[in-house]
Amino acid sequence: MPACENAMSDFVIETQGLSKRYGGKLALNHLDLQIPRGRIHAIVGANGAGKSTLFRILLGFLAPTAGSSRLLGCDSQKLTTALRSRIGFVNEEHTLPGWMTVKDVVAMQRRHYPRWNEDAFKNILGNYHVLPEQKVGQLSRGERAGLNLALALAQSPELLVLDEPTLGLDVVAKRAFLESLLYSNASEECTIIYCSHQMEEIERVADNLIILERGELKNMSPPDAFCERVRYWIADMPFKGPEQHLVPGLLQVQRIDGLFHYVVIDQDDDFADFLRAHGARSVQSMPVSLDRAVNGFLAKNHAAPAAA
Ligand SMILES: Nc1ncnc2c1ncn2[C@@H]1O[C@H](COP(=O)(O)OP(=O)(O)OP(=O)(O)O)[C@@H](O)[C@H]1O
Repeated sequence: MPACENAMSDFVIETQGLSKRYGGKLALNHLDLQIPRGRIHAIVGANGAGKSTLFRILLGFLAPTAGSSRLLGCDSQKLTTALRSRIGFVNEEHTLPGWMTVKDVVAMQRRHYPRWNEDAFKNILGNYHVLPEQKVGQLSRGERAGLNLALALAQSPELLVLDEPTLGLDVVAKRAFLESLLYSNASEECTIIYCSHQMEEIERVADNLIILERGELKNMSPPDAFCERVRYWIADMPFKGPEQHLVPGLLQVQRIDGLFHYVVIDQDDDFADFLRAHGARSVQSMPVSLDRAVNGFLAKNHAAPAAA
């Protein structure tokens, strides 16, 4: 099959039965993932869920054990330099040559990328007090993050991958980064993949929430729709609550001041009847934040060993 038979694919990322085994460890398990063009897609997962492995395979740096993957319609194992130049990448390390001045880095990038957009660059960098003659190594972490975002967006990428871009930034720098991204209209011009463990960021920026768990796809929906699947229940039960394995959809349970606090997924109002049947004198239910919903979901299997 030609490497780019489907270069105008509706999907920026497409995997079919993608698996990666490292010795006895299965990092990706028959992953079928289709990410449509446009908007901001968050990818979340606990440590070791397989996110880095997925990106290494997608970018052609690692071969899968089984299955296939395509990036911007092209076979990941056959990506050309021209295709890679259509992808922007910002990660937590903000790896730019520290000894170069900002203006020299910008000149280098301007020469390298034929679709360089000076306005996009200035729009983002204008949010930061960065001087052209400053050395990159002298910039603060937040300024370096802003410069990296400006450089990535100025190359007019079709796909922009942001991998924990705000890790290590303080609250002010984080907010500046997110606002630069949101006000840039980047999500109208390219597809953004946002990998982060910070749910408040995802809640703010993401249109689509993709959850990976042990190399498998567990959710693909708007963040609000995922929140609606999860509910918080408080039950006043004078005796021992039901055995945990009997509680339907259980993500988390805690006993605080004699009250049972449950976080459950995919349960309707019948859950109240279940609690009453186990002796609850009163029950109360409330919605949860994205942070609680996702972290409850990811923590559910945390202690169990990974399947090989
Ligand atoms: N080179 C390797 N050799 C052996 N095992 C590996 C290798 N790289 C990754 N793994 C294992 O594969 C699994 C997935 O790792 P991966 O780095 O893809 O996860 P991740 O979701 O990116 O994690 P994190 O959020 O911690 O960066 C982990 O269990 C990890 O230990």
